[in-house]
Amino acid sequence: MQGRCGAHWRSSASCPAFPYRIPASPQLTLTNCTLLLPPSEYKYFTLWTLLATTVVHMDEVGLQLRASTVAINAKNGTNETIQFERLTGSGLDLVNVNLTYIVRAVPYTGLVLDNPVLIQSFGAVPNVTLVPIYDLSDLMAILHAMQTAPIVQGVALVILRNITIYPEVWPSGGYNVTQPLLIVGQSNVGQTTWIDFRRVQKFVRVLGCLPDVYIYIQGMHLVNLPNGLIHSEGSALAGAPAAAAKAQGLSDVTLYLTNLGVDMCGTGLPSLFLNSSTLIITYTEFRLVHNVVMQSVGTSSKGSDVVVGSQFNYDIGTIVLDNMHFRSILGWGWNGTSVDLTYMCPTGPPLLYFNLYEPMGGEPESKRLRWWQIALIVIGGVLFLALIASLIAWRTSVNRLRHEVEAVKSAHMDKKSSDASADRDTVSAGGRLGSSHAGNGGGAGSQLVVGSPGGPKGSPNGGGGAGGGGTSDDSGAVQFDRPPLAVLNSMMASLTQEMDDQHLTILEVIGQGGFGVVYRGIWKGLNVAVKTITFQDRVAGGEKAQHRAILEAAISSSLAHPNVVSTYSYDIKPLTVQGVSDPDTSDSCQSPSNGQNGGGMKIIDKRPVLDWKLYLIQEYCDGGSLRTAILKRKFFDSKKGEPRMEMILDTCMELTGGLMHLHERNIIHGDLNPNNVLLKRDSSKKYGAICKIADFGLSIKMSADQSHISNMRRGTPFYTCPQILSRGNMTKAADVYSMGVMMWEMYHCCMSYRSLPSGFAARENFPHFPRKAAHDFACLVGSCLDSEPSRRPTFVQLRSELESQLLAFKRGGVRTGEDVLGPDPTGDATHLNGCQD
Ligand SMILES: Nc1ncnc2c1ncn2[C@@H]1O[C@H](COP(=O)(O)OP(=O)(O)OP(=O)(O)O)[C@@H](O)[C@H]1O
Repeated sequence: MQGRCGAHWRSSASCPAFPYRIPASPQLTLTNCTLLLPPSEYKYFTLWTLLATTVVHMDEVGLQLRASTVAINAKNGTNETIQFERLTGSGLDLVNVNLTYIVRAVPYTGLVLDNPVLIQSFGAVPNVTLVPIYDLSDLMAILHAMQTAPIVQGVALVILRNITIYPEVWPSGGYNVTQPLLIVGQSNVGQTTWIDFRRVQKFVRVLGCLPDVYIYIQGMHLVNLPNGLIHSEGSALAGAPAAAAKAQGLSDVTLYLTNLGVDMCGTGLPSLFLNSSTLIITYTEFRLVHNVVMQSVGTSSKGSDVVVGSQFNYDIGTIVLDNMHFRSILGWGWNGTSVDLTYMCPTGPPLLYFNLYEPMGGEPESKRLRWWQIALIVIGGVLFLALIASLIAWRTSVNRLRHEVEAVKSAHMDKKSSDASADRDTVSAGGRLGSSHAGNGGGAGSQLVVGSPGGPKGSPNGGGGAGGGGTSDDSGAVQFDRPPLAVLNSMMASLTQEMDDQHLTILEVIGQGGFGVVYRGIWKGLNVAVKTITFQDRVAGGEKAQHRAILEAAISSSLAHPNVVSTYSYDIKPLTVQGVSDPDTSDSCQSPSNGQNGGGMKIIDKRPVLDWKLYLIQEYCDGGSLRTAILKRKFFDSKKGEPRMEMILDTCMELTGGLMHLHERNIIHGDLNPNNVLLKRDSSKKYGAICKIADFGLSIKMSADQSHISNMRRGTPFYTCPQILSRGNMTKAADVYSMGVMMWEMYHCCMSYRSLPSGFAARENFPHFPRKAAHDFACLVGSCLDSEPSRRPTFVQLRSELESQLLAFKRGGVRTGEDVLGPDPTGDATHLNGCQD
């Protein structure tokens, strides 16, 4: 061991004397020193510190890990250095000491390997035998040894390196465990280590129950969990765990999470404890758990003592959509404290092995739901039938269909940013902007959306009201051909048929995009939007839609953030072919078999063309689009005669949050505009709604080292930055530009462009702000719109700037342009007139 104090190498005895308290009998006291150890000793310290500082929180006396010969108070540790505020050994007191094996600053080669006395003096931790595990062979060796000659007091396996279990070498029946087994990661002293189980059929088998036998896992990432990791012999879950668990009436969630579970034994106590660990599960599982949790705790990130299903109790800490943190979680046969669930592999672990697997090899979901439906029908009885009858009556009511048509019309017009009349900023006198769902008419208040939630678009209870609550904000819009009733009915019927998803009920058409229709429906009890994108092969231009469809499915389903529209599921299917046996091999047409085209097959130039359809099942946003909110002057306080700065800043913060999520994953949205920002009612939000970024049809994913993509001429005019228009270079800064345009529009309550007889043109006052505007906000928008992309802020910078502006606004410390530059000689009226058409 070598000592280094301050910047100088010294012998340990020459360190400054400990100034505060001299321990009773130290033979050696070191303070503010660095001990340079050979790597093997350092590893030993790491192991020892880990165990000594690990809080194994179990009530049973005797199961507590503790150190007997030393007292320790580790400040923190990295892989290279462990810092101790105090470390007392036999005859040794170390205060503010670092231990490291790395020689810094001064090259030093005189390390003597392994000091047996030192190791001995720190070696005693009672009640468990410590075993450092560096690789798979260590792990197999110790489990084998435990099986053949059990170590009475149990074993703590300290996983010092990431371990991958290869099923081909692992015993097919797993290892038998008949005494306590602790598996401890390195999280206390550095990066968390992980075990990649590679879905090995049986990891270990617990033969026994608490308090004699149990498994305790602490500070680990667990990846690719096996199906039935641990099953005690003869347990109900052994053998065919899925069937057995289901027979016990356990919920799906329980079932999935008990992939890592053991039986409850006769004691009713679980035998597997997880502490401060992360389960990296598949996206399918994560969404399922997430949905259940969200149903229980609503949109709030906190809940407590919620009971879901029969055996799944939890107390959730936070949900950030790609991660759920449970303060405590209790599954079938297992108990967790401070457990995270995520489908995102933290840095280091491998990707999920079979990302799309169906957990537990269970029966198809459709079967489970059928069971659920039957149960519901039996329980609901007459009530259920009455509900169905009224639903049918409701669905066929003329009134509702009339509004559906208007919904299509409104969505169509919303989409048509090139529609001249769309730019007339229909102003509601009350300053309370009705979304396309508005039902209360205009009025005072600072809500992003109004009207009763949940009602279908234009439904009788959410119908258009006066004064800004109308269903259309574009009074002079081009007339949309009103689809006859039969067309709407057949569209919905054919979608239901095409999707063949028993969990899905299509309720209505909510909009028409450039590539397909969007429907509202119910999927597994959730309100959803079903977005369809139709594309064709063998036809010019079909690739564009195909590319868009694939990108949209891949990107949107990989994202999970409160400010991004969630995609729950997607499917891609060839559409029903009319009159063609095999489009790949035959050009001949047969007579129609079912008399229904279903929108699938077309004959172009006497050649059959196969239609494909992508179905995205997404969360339903019932508050209209940001564009509608802007045009309905939601962001303007007509009483005060000024923009609602707090609402604008809040909305911008939400948007930047979602966009940060995209950019962190190297995804460029590519078509940010207020049509593609949807609002979802959320009573927990100050303004009654949350913003969600939608429509990833023009998004691109760059590789980690890519800064831009060339030759991309995309996006919506007026939201597309100059470098894309001129050079076709798509970078993250392009999204920032679009964000800047939206910020300008929120402030001005109008679009940044307008229609002239000669065509469309940017407004004269774009991108300027009136002098009365908040100076910092105007400057921030200006920086987003900078013609030089490298001078635009990143979304991280933008968010932090917005945060401080929001704080300043709340404190009343906002400077206007007048404060900084003096009054505007031309007057604000000129400026604001720029928004009056
Ligand atoms: N998740 C959703 N919840 C509620 N409404 C939605 C949802 N997704 C889309 N819509 C609505 O459906 C309509 C069509 O949307 P879509 O994204 O297909 O087309 P678009 O953005 O208008 O056009 P394009 O896709 O050609 O750019 C729009 O009015 C949109 O607001």
